[in-house]
Amino acid sequence: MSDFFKLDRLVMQFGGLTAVSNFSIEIQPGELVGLIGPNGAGKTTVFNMITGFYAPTTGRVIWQGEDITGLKVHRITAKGIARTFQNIRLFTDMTVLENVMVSLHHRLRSHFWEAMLGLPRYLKEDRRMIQDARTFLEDLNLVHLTDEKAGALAYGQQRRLEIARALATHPKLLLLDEPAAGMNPQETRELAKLVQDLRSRYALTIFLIEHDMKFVMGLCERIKVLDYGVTIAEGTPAEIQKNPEVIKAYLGEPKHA
Ligand SMILES: Nc1ncnc2c1ncn2[C@@H]1O[C@H](COP(=O)(O)OP(=O)(O)OP(=O)(O)O)[C@@H](O)[C@H]1O
Repeated sequence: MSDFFKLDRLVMQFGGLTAVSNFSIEIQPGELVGLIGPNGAGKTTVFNMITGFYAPTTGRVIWQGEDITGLKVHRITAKGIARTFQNIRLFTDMTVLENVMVSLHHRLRSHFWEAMLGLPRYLKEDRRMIQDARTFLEDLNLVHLTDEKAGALAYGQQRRLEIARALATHPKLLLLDEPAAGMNPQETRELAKLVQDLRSRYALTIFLIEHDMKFVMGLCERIKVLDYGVTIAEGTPAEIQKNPEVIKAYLGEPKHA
């Protein structure tokens, strides 16, 4: 059993509502795993528990052998877990480059006063950061938009900028929350290729939520299915597609009929 990344019986309750019930999974380095399920199934809540946005009611998040359950968001980011959001969260009035720079900034070693005084170490780090940020933008096919305001970008470009920002924190595990939402079929196909390329270029492990079944089935090696907070299936895309419980959940048949 590996302790690279393990969710052990996670439970999240909001008042009387159990949003996620006994969610467990192990993901190996380099794997690309999908999390699917109808609206409100608890998928984003799982991501929120991994990344410190919610402290689980019970259960554990194990990352590289360490119990990181309930740590603060910035500490989890610093340990190499990054995410994107279902509702895009960019600094819309800042440029594309500045958005990536903000993510890189936590790695900057020089002090605030060095920056204020424009001391050499700061200036050197600043130049290096701009170069690094441009590299991420090149990887996400956004470098031609470097000086545009993030808010002026097309939807698909904003989604890619979110991924660039996540990569700028130098993660080992990348969580993507509906990366293809709002994209047209052509953009979605390009995104699938991009995700594969990024996985190998940055040696990433990827866990993603997505409603676009073609995208998930074509990209993920393994898929987990949630319905009303409960895991109803886990398997390869081929297994999931013919699983009767999954078909029932997606066709919206009354659960207790
Ligand atoms: N902070 C919160 N307080 C109360 N209830 C919450 C909170 N966050 C999520 N929920 C509830 O938990 C359940 C699961 O929500 P979640 O957003 O995780 O589902 P999801 O599978 O990501 O859905 P979607 O596909 O629509 O994004 C929902 O009933 C939601 O209303």
